[in-house]
Amino acid sequence: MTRVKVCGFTREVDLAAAVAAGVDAVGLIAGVTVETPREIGLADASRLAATVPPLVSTVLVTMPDDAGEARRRIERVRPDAVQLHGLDPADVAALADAPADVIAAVDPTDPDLDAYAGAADALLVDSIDDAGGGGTGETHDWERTREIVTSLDVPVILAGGLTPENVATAVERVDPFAVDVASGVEREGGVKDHDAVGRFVERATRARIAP
Ligand SMILES: O=C(O)c1ccccc1NCC(=O)[C@H](O)[C@H](O)COP(=O)(O)O
Repeated sequence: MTRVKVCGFTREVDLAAAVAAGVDAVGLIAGVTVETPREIGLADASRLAATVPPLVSTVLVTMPDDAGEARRRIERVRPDAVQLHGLDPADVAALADAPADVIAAVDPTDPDLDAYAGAADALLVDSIDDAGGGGTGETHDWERTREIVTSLDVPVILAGGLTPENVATAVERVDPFAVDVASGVEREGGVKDHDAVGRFVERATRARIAP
């Protein structure tokens, strides 16, 4: 079954609703160099992460300058995984012994995909904007992402422009390890629509993959 990560929580009530809806992972965005209504401080990320029950993974989404800064942020928030935007493959590899799984956020056209796949525990293939951030609400070429899923030996998380309306088709076409959504389940920036989160989880996990 396809796993589901919902990203960009700013409020405990939304986090609890997503857990009740059955998400596998929740993303907390802190320390990014782009403007986004989903950013919170590291202290709030740590506080919110502590409210998440066992068996649901917490993911710190961050844009550090280097591996050292990433490590300090991991130690501060103590997430189960860190999702890195903007670090090169060497810095990602330098975090192999960090006390968190490492997810590298990449654009499907990135020329260094092989190096990222060798350095990270998982790839988040996203519609990355010019500044290196996510949360664009834009889909990308799913055929290309399907090729990445079949050619690389690493779990691939599909992100970018997913919604309750298109997630089943995305899962059927790409067959990713997991799907990820931020803006597609919001009623306003940084505030989740609980019904939309529930529909997203239901449709992502019920989608049929062709044998
Ligand atoms: O969501 C953001 O605003 C964001 C900003 C900077 C770095 C990462 C960000 N999001 C990371 C995610 O994992 C999002 O869920 C992913 O980019 C998909 O976003 P969306 O297209 O809005 O579903």
